[in-house]
Amino acid sequence: MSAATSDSTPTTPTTPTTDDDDAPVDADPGPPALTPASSEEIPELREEIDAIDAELLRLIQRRTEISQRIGLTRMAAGGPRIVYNREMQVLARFRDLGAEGRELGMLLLRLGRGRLGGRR
Ligand SMILES: O=C(O)C(=O)C[C@]1(C(=O)O)C=C[C@@H](O)C=C1
Repeated sequence: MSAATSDSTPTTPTTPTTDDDDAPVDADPGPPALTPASSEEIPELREEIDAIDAELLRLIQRRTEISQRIGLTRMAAGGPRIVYNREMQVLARFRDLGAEGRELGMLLLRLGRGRLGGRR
């Protein structure tokens, strides 16, 4: 019996796909591999770190102010000091940074709670 006979049921051709490899097409390639800096680059890289730290400080101060204002508003209305599910959302953002990311998120939340938090 031959599949090439004229009365055989035609088979549906397999549509070629480009994404049937083992690796998913949208696989996260992860962080780029780090290469060491040359000693000549270090002063410039440190300048960049200094600028980043200054910006982080400004943003953290702004975040703290906003968070404390929200807390004051909530507590003035007789609400809770802490909104647990909101804090879980905040901490989830830092998950990519691992255990230290969680600590960083916790520190931001503690700053925001300020004296309202009572555990400082
Ligand atoms: O989003 C709020 O409701 C806040 O009070 C801000 C904030 C925060 O710093 O992100 C602070 C305390 C709450 O427990 C939850 C979140």
